[in-house]
Amino acid sequence: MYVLVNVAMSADGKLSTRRREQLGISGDADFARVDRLRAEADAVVVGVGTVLADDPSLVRFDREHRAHVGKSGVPARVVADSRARTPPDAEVVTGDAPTYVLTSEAAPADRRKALVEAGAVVITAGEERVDLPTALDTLEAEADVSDVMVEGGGELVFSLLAADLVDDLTTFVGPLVVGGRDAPTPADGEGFVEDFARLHLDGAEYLDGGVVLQWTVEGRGTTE
Ligand SMILES: NC(=O)C1=CN([C@@H]2O[C@H](COP(=O)(O)OP(=O)(O)OC[C@H]3O[C@@H](n4cnc5c(N)ncnc54)[C@H](O)[C@@H]3O)[C@@H](O)[C@H]2O)C=CC1
Ligand SMILES: Nc1nc(O)c(N)c(N[C@@H]2O[C@H](COP(=O)(O)O)[C@@H](O)[C@H]2O)n1
Repeated sequence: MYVLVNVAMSADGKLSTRRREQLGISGDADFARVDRLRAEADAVVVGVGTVLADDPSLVRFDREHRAHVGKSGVPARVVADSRARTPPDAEVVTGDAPTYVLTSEAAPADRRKALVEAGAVVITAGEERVDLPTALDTLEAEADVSDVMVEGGGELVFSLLAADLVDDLTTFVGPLVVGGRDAPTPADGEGFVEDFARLHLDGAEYLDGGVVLQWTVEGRGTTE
């Protein structure tokens, strides 16, 4: 499974406000770039924290670019949601694109059932939390999803980095300061104290008054 993470953050490294309200950090050119990334992916992935905060539909993508890269159909939507908290009427469940909800054994059966009735495919992996390596393997084997673009949020991205599952990371750094010690950042979770995820900078580009940084994730290690 190829995993690309793309996030937009403020100049001080925040994904949204301390109230976890969605924030327009990208401008038109960066959203167009995101639409091209979505077009190249088999699926767009978010955590349920993002679903509950933003209620995204994840259906927009650059159709012309998708044809250009030789992909057919539409990108699927995937939600990492250990306890099946995704509301069955969430935008990410409705609409024409397929939706996969990755849950754990801890997800109540009635909530899983409600999601299936709403049209989602539920994949269960892990006991208390979604076991991401297993869930992604199942997605690849059962849904033919082998190339995903993860849009956040910080809890999910940290877990993916901790499990060494991320191949590439793209960050748009926008021209604003959000502040707040509790505002989400691109990698929240518990944080590393050693074996940090190591990156290699492949490119940088001015866009929308900010900058896009393209990183390859080299993996976790304790180089000085
Ligand atoms: N600026 C940007 O590019 C983006 C900003 N955001 C912002 O991020 C915030 C939401 O981010 P978070 O609260 O961090 O939530 P999140 O979107 O990372 O979801 C976290 C949830 O995912 C579920 N999950 C299942 N398995 C997991 C695992 N193995 N590891 C981690 N999580 C797992 C858990 O239920 C957990 O509570 C919102 O404020 C949203 O607006 C979200 C996406 C992009
Ligand atoms: N790339 C980017 N720039 C921003 O400024 C953002 N706030 C986000 N947020 C992400 O985009 C999702 C919205 O998806 P839809 O447009 O509803 O399909 C949102 O949920 C975040 O994942 N991204």
